[in-house]
Amino acid sequence: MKEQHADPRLAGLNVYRVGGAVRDALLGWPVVDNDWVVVGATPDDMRKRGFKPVGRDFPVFLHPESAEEYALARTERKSGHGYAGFEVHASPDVTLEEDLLRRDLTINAIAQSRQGELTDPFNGQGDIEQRLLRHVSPAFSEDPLRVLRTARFLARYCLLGFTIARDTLALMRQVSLSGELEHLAAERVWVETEKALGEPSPDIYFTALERCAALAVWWPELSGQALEKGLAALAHTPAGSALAVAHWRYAQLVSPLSVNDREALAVRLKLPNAVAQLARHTALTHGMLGDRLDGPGVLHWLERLDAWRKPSQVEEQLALVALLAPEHQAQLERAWQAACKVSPQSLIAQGYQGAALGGALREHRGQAVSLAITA
Ligand SMILES: Nc1ccn([C@@H]2O[C@H](COP(=O)(O)OP(=O)(O)OP(=O)(O)O)[C@@H](O)[C@H]2O)c(=O)n1
Repeated sequence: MKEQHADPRLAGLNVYRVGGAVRDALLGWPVVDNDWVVVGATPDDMRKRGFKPVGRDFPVFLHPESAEEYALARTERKSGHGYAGFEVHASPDVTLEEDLLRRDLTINAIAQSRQGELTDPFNGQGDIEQRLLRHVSPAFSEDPLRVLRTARFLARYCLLGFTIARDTLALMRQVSLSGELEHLAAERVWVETEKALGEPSPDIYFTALERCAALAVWWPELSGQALEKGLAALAHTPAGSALAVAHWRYAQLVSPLSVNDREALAVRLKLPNAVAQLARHTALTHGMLGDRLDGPGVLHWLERLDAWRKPSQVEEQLALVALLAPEHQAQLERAWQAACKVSPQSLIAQGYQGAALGGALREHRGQAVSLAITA
């Protein structure tokens, strides 16, 4: 990590790089963004230096040029349930060590001065060497999201040999059984899960949550055989951006569930529409491929995909077919092309209109699909 160029805004300011950037640099993992903690300053000092305040709940500022986050050192104490239930104390007398003490995992509680010197009061470096995700203090349980974060970090780093420390897993279990996880906002649970689904070992997120009894709180539908099949399905996802892959993985994960269970999950997690829709379509594709391929089945699949109004939804599922059943890919592509050639205009020219036109379109498309499937 290089020292920043002499930046007049930082002159005389006691600043440390913290959290994920320090951890990932020590691990040799790509560093995405830097977070900084500022010790001994007031919000007014920061504003005078041109930093932009962004935190509603905490004193956090953005550097006007790099847009990196600079947070004033703070302590936190739980005072109620959920996200808002925190008493935050930020003042120039909060030390770096006190700020590190409020953090979740020892590997996330290492600070680095701009000269490169590390402050590591909880031996995060030792835990990096030992490949351990270990909580800093009992305050871990004050934010139940940390149960999900820890499972997510395991999904990211387990290929490097990381495990969750025994005491930390016990603490995660205690948080799950206490009922505190239920106070999390669905949106935060989804954001964490979406990130986990983009990690190298997304299945490990869910198995870690199962081991600490958290899965039953937010994902009760994922249990027994459904979970086993869903986790196995995670491995087969079309390529795309990290976000697209995460969404495909979600769709695959819930593909073995019943319609009711899949929809119950979508409602509980307040899933974005596009993700819930992809999950529905993916389940339809599994259903279609599970049966013997025939004209009526394929026509039904196309209709349920709203193929004529939203052809991209068919293209999307054809990418999945290419992975799940490459032997049927060409056949289904042909059926789809053939159905697209049936034009309402030619039927109108033949005198069809209204409901009769709808019926004739369906019949002609059915014939075209059947022909292509049996060809
Ligand atoms: N619930 C939380 C969220 C964050 N942190 C602390 O805030 C830092 C920054 O959090 P964030 O940016 O959310 O995550 P990163 O650790 O940087 O990880 P990622 O690579 O996923 O961004 C963490 O390292 C950790 O020290 C915490 O203790 N508890």
